[in-house]
Amino acid sequence: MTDYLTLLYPWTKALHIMSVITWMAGLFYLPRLFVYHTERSVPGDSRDEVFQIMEHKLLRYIMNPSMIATWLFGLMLLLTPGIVDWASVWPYSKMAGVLVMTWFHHWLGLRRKEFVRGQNTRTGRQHRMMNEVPTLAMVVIVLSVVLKF
Ligand code: HEM
Repeated sequence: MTDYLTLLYPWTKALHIMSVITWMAGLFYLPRLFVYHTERSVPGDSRDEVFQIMEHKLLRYIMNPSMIATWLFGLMLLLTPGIVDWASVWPYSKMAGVLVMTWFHHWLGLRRKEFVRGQNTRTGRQHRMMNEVPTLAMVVIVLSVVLKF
């Protein structure tokens, strides 16, 4: 099994990076949609309907599958012999960043359901501020995995 993982390593890493890119695109874009959804529509109008379709499709068909793929290929890399040195700090800081990102994904899912019920309570500014969460997590993750401190 570990022999296969070693053989597949470059492919696993390539697929990991591809799925990270598509997941992150959604994590950056969905909060922006929430900003305009809040500021440019009222519950029940035609724009509310369009924003709901865009948010649903982005989450369901792009973000959910790419989050699952990122985790799957990431765990395969983790299990590949000789890749992770558990005596270093970087695997733990990377995991902390990944957990924040995964939490944020689920937080966005809950906010989407509030829009569906017409019960969004947050302002556009609050959605803009939450938009910084994936940026901060990305900085921690990329520094961890590239500098390997
Ligand atoms: C979801 C859980 C994740 C796990 C279990 C995981 C695990 C790993 C592991 C073990 C490696 C191999 C490091 C190496 O080859 O030396 C790796 C590479 C990488 N990961 Fe992740 N990762 C996850 C999510 C993410 C996320 C969310 C990002 C970006 C925001 C990311 C970005 C990268 C990058 C850019 C590399 C390539 C680094 C290099 O080879 O220089 N990963 N990941």
